[in-house]
Amino acid sequence: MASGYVYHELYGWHDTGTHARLAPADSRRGIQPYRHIENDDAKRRVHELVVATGLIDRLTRLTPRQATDEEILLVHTPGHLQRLVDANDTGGDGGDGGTPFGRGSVDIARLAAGGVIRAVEAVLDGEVDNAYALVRPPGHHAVPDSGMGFCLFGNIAIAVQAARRSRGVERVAVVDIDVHHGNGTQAVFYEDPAVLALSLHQDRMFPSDSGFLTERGAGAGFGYTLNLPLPPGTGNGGYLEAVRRVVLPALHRFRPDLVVVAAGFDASALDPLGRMMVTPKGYREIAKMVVGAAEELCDGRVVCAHEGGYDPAYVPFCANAVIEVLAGVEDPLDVPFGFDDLGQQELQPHQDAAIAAAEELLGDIG
Ligand SMILES: O=C(CCC1CCCC1)NO
Ligand SMILES: [Zn+2]
Repeated sequence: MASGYVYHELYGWHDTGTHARLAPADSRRGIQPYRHIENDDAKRRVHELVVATGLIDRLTRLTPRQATDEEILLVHTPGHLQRLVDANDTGGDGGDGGTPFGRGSVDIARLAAGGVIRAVEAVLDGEVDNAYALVRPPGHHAVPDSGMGFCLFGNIAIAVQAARRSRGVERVAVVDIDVHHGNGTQAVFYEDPAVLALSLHQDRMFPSDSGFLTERGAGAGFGYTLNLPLPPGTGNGGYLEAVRRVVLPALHRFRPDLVVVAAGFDASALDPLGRMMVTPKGYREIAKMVVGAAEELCDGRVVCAHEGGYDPAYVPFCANAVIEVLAGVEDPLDVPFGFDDLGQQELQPHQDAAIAAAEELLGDIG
């Protein structure tokens, strides 16, 4: 099993400064400046754990490149790209007032999108069987004409469109397990039956006005967007049931040539921006199920692109668990604090109902 791994030190240099949205510093109102929650800590520490445990030696290092203007314009409007390029020397905001970036961050955002492109192309070319792209800034909220939710470019959407053009890949399934709705990916492929956009997320967390069951795609793409909003407090039991009863059947019906996972870890039990309870063991089981389906359907071609996840102590163990599954590690790292015994980790009736509602929608995937 050859597993690709994308990481670059520059991902840690994307400067998000102090928080522009959750805690706008204002000494007159007693609001101290606080570091932007989407900072390098959690993601850099994922890499450091992968290196320190020796897992890195079982991975094939893939060097990212910057996404070109042409590749970015497969998803984004010229106006969005130009606005970011113009602000690259000064720093600015991605477009929603809550996505600050520093000098040179647009180059790093190109490297993030390019890192996912590199991972996808390596998998499609058979250079590796699967891959993990530990990129930053994240991408799944970025829409064609704007950055959003800490995302500057739609990393996964750009990589999918670039691969369809360069490698002729036909059917791609995107499975978004970030706790927030993958609205950007959904927007890009909403009318496209060749891309199945699945998103499991906390109901009305962010964006609070998207990610509903009723958002199912449009035109030829109807049925190929499938949202599963889950109630706050959903833990391993609810997530594993959602994957088993919705994600896996959807993949088997869709029969993708490639599976891309929007690997956000803010559904974890310790995340400051989510209210879920998934643990490293839960993420390991999710990864096993998705990788298992990919092995049955598309020779195991899976690419994980890192998205959100903010607790710097816990995210490394969550992401490491997924990377271990990709690499076929038989003796996984024993996590010192798992929270697997939290009350109501098992499936709850109201979570079961949410899953059942999404199950009803599988019939339109054909
Ligand atoms: O992790 C994220 C970022 C969510 C935040 C964006 C603004 C408030 C919540 N998206 O997946
Ligand atoms: Zn998120």
